[in-house]
Amino acid sequence: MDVIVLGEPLVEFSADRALTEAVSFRLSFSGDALNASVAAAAQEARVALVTRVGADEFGERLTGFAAARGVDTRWMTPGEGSTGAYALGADPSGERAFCYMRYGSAASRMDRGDVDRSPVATARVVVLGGITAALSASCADAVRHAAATASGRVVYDANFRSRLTTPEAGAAVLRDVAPHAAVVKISSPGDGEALLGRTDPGEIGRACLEMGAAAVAVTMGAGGVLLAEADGGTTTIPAHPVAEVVDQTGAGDAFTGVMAAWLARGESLPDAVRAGAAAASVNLTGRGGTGRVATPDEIRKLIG
Ligand SMILES: O=C(O)C(=O)C[C@H](O)[C@H](O)CO
Repeated sequence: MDVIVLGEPLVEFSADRALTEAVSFRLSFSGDALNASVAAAAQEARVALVTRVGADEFGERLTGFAAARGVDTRWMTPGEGSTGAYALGADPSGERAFCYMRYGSAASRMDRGDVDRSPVATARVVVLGGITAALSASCADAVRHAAATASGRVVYDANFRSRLTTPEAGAAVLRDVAPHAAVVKISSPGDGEALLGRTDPGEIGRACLEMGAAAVAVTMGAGGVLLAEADGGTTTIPAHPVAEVVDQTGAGDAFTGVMAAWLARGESLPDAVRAGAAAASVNLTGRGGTGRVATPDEIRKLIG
């Protein structure tokens, strides 16, 4: 397996109005782990999503969607609890808003056994994230266990979500996983401010390197990505201008998935980051987490 992603796929109900007013929703499929898996599979990587879904219709639909997008679903296990879902709405300011329906979900019941039953020990790259660790104590343990099992091959997406966890708990997972990470992806100012109390991208990068990460990709939205490597220098990789941003949901996950796919096939880290940044810019032109997924050709054209 090239890439294993551990985390929770979500049924997505999106509206183009505020969630306090919306009456009709479009059904789709998202969640950070599914978004990253689908983005990586579109790059022709062999990708598996390790998760649990409910033994219900939405669990079947999520599994079918992942399979149709080329994701290996052998470790998407139906289990107790319902399939996770979330509603995505637009605030009057144009900002997106999330409302989660995932507490006690099937995926939140994952534990280190799910890691041991899957090819985490042998996959080229293992994608883990702060959202997965925030789902429950057993998920946090599974993330730490997966990081130790795949030490040196981990892509860790910090992805702080205040509705799921506290800055202290998120920072504790980051500290434990960073020494195992080939690269930590962390946003500035969002994740950096919440987890490290820092907004300066250079300081955020240095703080993660001091924790033991081999490299850090600090994503800065339209400002591009600051890539800091423990045994190298610091480079800024520009973002690709997007004429009209439809929705930013899943752009960071597309970045993570494509970066992981490129690393798994032996590309250099700066090239993998360039490809990830290109995938994120394509994702911004579609609604929801998986509304617009970059093809290999699109990425090649964007990065020249
Ligand atoms: O916020 C989450 O936990 C989600 O997975 C929902 C979205 O798909 C995700 O945030 C997009 O990055």
